[in-house]
Amino acid sequence: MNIAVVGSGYVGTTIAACFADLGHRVTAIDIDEGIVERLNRGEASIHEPGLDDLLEAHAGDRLRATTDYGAIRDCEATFLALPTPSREDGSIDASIIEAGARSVGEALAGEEGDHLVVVKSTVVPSTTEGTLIPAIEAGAGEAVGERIRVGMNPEFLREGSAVTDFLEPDKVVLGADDDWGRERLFEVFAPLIERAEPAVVEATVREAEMIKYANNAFLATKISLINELGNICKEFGIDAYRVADAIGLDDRIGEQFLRSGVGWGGSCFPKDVDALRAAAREAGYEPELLDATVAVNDRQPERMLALLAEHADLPGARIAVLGLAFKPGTDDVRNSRAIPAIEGLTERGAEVVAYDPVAHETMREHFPDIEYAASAAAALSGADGALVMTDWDEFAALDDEFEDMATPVVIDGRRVVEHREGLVYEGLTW
Ligand SMILES: NC(=O)c1ccc[n+]([C@@H]2O[C@H](COP(=O)([O-])OP(=O)(O)OC[C@H]3O[C@@H](n4cnc5c(N)ncnc54)[C@H](O)[C@@H]3O)[C@@H](O)[C@H]2O)c1
Ligand SMILES: O=c1ccn([C@@H]2O[C@H](COP(=O)(O)OP(=O)(O)O[C@H]3O[C@H](CO)[C@@H](O)[C@H](O)[C@H]3O)[C@@H](O)[C@H]2O)c(=O)[nH]1
Repeated sequence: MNIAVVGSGYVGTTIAACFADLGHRVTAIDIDEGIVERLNRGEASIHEPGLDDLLEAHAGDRLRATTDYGAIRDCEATFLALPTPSREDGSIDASIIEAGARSVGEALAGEEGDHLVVVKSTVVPSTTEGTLIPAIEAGAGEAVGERIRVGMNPEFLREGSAVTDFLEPDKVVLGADDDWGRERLFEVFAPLIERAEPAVVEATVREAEMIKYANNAFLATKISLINELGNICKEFGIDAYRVADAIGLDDRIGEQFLRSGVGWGGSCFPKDVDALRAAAREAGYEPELLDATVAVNDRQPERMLALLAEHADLPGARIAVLGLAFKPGTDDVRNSRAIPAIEGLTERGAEVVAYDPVAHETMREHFPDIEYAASAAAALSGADGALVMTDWDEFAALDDEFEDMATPVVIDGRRVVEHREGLVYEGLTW
């Protein structure tokens, strides 16, 4: 099939490259000329394992990029993979995807062939119906439902494993409100369904929108729950990881996403939980459990600082912050738990020396004035204490480096450092 993908960020680039790999002819559309030029040279603007190989294989052949929405006219389906950020109050800001939907409509105006527009972005229930369909209609000058149809296909990929998550998914959710739309979505996903045999969920558009939020809200709440249980374990001198291993054996609970510690960050969980809470409130429902999910998450960095303060006099102390990315394998620091931790340290008058294998440049935008060390060893050298914020493998290999600390105190927010002789070691939940 000929498919257009609008937006060439994390999701758009990944799905465009993967659709090409599945045998479709793909046109990637972005307003950023630099991104488009790089894609046409076979280079990604994001770092994801496996993506470069796919681009090298397909760019200039089955995958082309352009800034021209007119390319949609040669396609049978268009995926909208545009940002849906949070407003100040946490609610979803749909203005970018609304503008994109209108541009798609304009590109299809006056055409004769039929076309499926698929919402790939994460949007709160009823956004497709209430905002995006009217935007397409305004652009196209005709009603959706005859020649132009709309579907919703939420994305569950994770940063750092985006390509394999997309090509080997647990499930594919195909949201459509009519048979024609559903059939065309099946056509797009047929090669993937054949190759990876995921569960296929047929849903309405609204259900599909909600499934994405339910998925993320459930996972974020699962982590907050294990963090709350972990905080209680700590009070009783119990190792929360041993408890998590035991409860994870119950199939109804499952072993994944039970790593307790300093909590969840990133570009999705915080934004999506906030958007769902705001949408629920607007609809007249008080989402108390989701409020608590966020409150527990917000408290964890503070708990680390309180533990550190039990062992170090923070004003004037030199504190190493190991790990800045919101999780290992990425330089993304959006909503990283390291941000409130660094803020808390500087508020208390501590001097921060930070280290991350890849995220210095991205964190410099938040904290231009703190010191960035060239290695974990350099950060630890002379430090009065250390906070471990990201579970990078290289932190597990640290050993003699702790001996160069002025005071060997480590507060581990990710259970990555091994407790050893001579080290004052505190795990957040163990
Ligand atoms: N990042 C993830 O891991 C992930 C996973 C699942 C779902 N999502 C959802 O997918 C959506 C996209 O997220 P993302 O992380 O890929 O965003 P992103 O910010 O990485 O990329 C968005 C791209 O859209 C382009 N763009 C902006 N306005 C445009 C316009 N009018 N026309 C064409 N291009 C335009 C930007 O230049 C950018 O390249 C969001 O709703 C997000 O919540 C993200
Ligand atoms: O047991 C765990 C698992 C994760 N985390 C933290 O949770 C956050 C999110 O991690 P992860 O889910 O691996 O990363 P994302 O790339 O943000 O992916 C999430 O958000 C995406 C965007 O919506 C979804 O598509 C994915 O399915 C969903 O996992 C990170 O800060 C992790 O450190 C924990 O604290 N404990």
